[in-house]
Amino acid sequence: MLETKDIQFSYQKGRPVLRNVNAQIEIGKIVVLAGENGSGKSTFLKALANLLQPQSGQVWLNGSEATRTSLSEIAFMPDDQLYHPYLTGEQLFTFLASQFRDFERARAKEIADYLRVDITTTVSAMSKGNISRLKLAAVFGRKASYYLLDEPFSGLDPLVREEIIKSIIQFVDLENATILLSTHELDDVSRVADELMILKDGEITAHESLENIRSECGMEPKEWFKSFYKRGRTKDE
Ligand SMILES: Nc1ncnc2c1ncn2[C@@H]1O[C@H](COP(=O)(O)OP(=O)(O)OP(=O)(O)O)[C@@H](O)[C@H]1O
Repeated sequence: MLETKDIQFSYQKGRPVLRNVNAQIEIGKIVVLAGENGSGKSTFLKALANLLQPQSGQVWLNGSEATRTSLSEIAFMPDDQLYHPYLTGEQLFTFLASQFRDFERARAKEIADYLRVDITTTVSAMSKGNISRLKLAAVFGRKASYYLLDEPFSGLDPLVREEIIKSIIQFVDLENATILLSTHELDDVSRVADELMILKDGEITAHESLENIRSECGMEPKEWFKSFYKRGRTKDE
């Protein structure tokens, strides 16, 4: 289980982005993190991946406070383009193999091949969509317990999103791993996801299984997500 306990985080001179984030993410799930632009999804994922240090609160992994070593079980895919543009996909995989013990080049190559990315090309010569595919091959090249993906489908043609999600899942041992991904494309992921988590006003306002959203709330995930914003607006008025 990956947990956050009362996490608070502000960027320098900014107002708090994460005010009091309590989240519990179980192993063996596909969890979607949703929230309006600027609600703090990237910030939250970075806090989970130990890429930024909350001012207070902690990240817990498997029942104890996370350490640098335990956090190596987490593979993070950022939404921005962090790769050196003049590396080829193959060179990128070699670099990642030198950085992460759990990175398997053969696995990354297989995923890239499956996603039809030519890894002999430099990143600078790739289309946005191919860079997104390469990033997926890079993150799933690791054998991690938690994959945190920040807007993994940006740059991908809506027509191929669902196909890509489905093909990626085949490479993950979902008995022993979890995918937590942020997206605005709730329709694309709602057919494969298990749970939906909403980040609003610096807190996890709701976290529910898609099964319950559909059966107990009688709503489609997108509709359920929107209902939290309507409620907020009514309250503020
Ligand atoms: N490096 C930074 N320095 C200062 N403020 C930042 C920084 N990164 C993000 N912010 C601010 O923190 C808030 C949350 O940003 P964040 O990127 O986490 O939101 P998000 O939900 O991922 O947004 P989006 O859906 O637009 O990608 C925003 O107000 C943003 O302007």
